[in-house]
Amino acid sequence: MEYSNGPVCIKDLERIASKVMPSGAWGYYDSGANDEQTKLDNMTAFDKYRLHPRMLRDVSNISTATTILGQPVPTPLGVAPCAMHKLAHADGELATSRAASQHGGVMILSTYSTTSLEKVIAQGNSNMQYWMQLYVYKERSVSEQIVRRAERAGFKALVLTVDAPALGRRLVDARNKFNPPAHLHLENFIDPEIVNNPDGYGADLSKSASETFGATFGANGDQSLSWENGIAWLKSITKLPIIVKGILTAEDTRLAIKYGCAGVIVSNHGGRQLDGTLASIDALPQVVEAAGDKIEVYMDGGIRKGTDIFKALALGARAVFVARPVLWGLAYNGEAGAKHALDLLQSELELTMMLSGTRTIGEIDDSYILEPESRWVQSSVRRQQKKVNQLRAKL
Ligand SMILES: Cc1cc2nc3c(=O)[nH]c(=O)nc-3n(C[C@H](O)[C@H](O)[C@H](O)COP(=O)(O)O)c2cc1C
Ligand SMILES: CCCCC(=O)C(=O)O
Repeated sequence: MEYSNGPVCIKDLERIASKVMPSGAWGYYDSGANDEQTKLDNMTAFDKYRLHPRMLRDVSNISTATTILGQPVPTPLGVAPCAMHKLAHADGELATSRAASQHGGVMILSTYSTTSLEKVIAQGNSNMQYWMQLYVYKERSVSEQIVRRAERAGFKALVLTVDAPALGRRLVDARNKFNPPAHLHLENFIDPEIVNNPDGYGADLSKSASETFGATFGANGDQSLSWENGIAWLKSITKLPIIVKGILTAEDTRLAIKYGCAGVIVSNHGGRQLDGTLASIDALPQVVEAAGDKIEVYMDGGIRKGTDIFKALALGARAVFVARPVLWGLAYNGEAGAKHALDLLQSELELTMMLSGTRTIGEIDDSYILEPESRWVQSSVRRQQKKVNQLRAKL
């Protein structure tokens, strides 16, 4: 467990990124949909869950090793798929991939990456699993070719994002009239052999036909997607495990099992899609319960500290993913900055394990957490609220 020099927590990285990034790009990374209730909830919801640590255990050896999809990985902390890392730093996804490789674990690559999937996975090593994130397009052959390329390149799973039949309404982007800079390319679409109209998918963003990036996204996506015509179709064209990203209910978890998915990611897309959903950490328990031991459950959304990771694991997540913290790290200092973000979270997880008397990931269960209903937590939340009110009254 080591803390390197530099910003001392993810919040520091956020502050730095907000200062060094151009306002349009910063707005795009930061924004949630509408009132940003869900974006904010994703973070604050963790506070309701209090830890229930055990003492006097031998914590001289802490291991975060675990397995994901049956493969050993050194950590349950992974990188969530995010579009356009080159908005943060010229080295983009190559830098993120190199940073993640020094950690090991899972990196999910967005279809909307500004570096081709082949180049990104080439930075990996045996400690890494790469998963390819997909959207399904009206022109199914485009999605199918991305699947084929991901298979050939060695991606271990497909992550189908199901919470974005259209892009959420992000007011900051609307006010900024945000469009990515014209010199960026969505490189996964550059190969004209696989796409009839690559620029219509953002291969060359300077030639993007639509007025805004969001409109391009909406125009290509298959809004008629369903479990039957989406998951069953994907299963018919590939043997890679399929993970659905964007699940928030027990009902959809049962359908994911029924349709043969290997896992679900509990996620509300960082609060960027439907505003007003449950925070990811609050939706997690019902999904874990419905999943039983039939499929793996992962989560993303609002993780900013090692204790957040610990709480998600205690509530039954097999792994967690972070998006904005890695982007902020990239904006701060490219590969070293992205690594710094992951280092901070990894070190904080190890410290949390040590201070709570857990030595392995397998030991972390719900006996280490007090649920919000617990009277101990409620009284403590009430006391805090009283303090906040007193402070407010003095202002
Ligand atoms: C700038 C940005 C771009 C994103 N792009 C994608 C994407 O291309 N595909 C996807 O499935 N999710 C995308 N997401 C959602 C993330 O994968 C993830 O669900 C969410 O941001 C996690 O919350 P966090 O940012 O609080 O860690 C994006 C998120 C951000 C912030
Ligand atoms: C427009 C590309 C979609 C990226 C995305 O999923 C997001 O911005 O949240």
